[in-house]
Amino acid sequence: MTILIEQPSLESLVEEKNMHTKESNVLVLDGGFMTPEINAFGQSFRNYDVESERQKGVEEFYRLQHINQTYDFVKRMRKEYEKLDKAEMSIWECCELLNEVVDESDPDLDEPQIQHLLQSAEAIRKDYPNEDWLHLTALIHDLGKILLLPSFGELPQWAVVGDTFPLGCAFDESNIHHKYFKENPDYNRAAYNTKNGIYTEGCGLENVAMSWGHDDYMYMVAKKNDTTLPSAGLFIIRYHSFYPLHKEGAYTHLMNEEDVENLKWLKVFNKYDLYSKSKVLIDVEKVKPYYVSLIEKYFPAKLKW
Ligand SMILES: O[C@H]1[C@H](O)[C@@H](O)[C@H](O)[C@@H](O)[C@H]1O
Ligand SMILES: [Fe+2]
Ligand SMILES: [Fe+2]
Repeated sequence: MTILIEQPSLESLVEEKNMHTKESNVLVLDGGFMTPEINAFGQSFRNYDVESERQKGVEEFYRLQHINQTYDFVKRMRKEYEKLDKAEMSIWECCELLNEVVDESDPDLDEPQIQHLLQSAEAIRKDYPNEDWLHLTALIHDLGKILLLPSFGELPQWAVVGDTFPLGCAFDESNIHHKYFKENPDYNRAAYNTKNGIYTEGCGLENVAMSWGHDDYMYMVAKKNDTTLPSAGLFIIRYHSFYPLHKEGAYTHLMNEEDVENLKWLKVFNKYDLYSKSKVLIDVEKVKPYYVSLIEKYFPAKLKW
């Protein structure tokens, strides 16, 4: 599938920047979505360097994540969760479960996760009214965070949330808090610490072992339960936390042609994922019928998790 997306020119971006007004503190980008400049805590988005209590927790999160995510760990997790033997439930039931989940890696959000799902889905729905698969993708992209709950293994935060990165090759400098990788056992393994490591140029991301977490798990669940979502939707779910790639342009040498196509949609999606995080809450009951109809279109009634 070839997807053509209009990329805004540099001029138009500069022009849009000028549309910023002090009073509203928002920028207008794309089909009308207002991109705020500051998050609910009064900071710029994804600012990992500010001095605050919350930020200390986030940094400690990344210390643990960078030390503990190894190639062997990822392989073990994939094997365990491939079994899909933890539960049977519908997508909507899972959305409701997410209400109990707190993400310690996120400097921009402290609302219940179901709000984040609906905020991003509603925002993208406004700008892309005809791409219903994209609305549903947004709704489900973070469902994998149920890995934090007791019935799904109660994994530690570092094995569920946060940005993701490949294992089996060198850790790129653009990973946030990169310094903590020095204590990762893979850091000094000769086979893993070159640019390509165990991979070959252009091998395709599907052949790369990503750090284990909610992205890869939800991808696995969707795929193995025979979703009819297009490949771009599955790609978004699987790589939305891969900021080193979609924001910093690192690791692009591992992509194949299909990845390059799909990355265009991931970049569209990312804006809504990141900047829709706000204190303005969505009325769950009001939007539920629409999303339930999408779930019926793209998923079986019950899924194995
Ligand atoms: O803290 C956030 C959060 O965990 C998101 O769900 C994930 O997708 C991001 O990449 C991460 O940085
Ligand atoms: Fe996520
Ligand atoms: Fe998200």
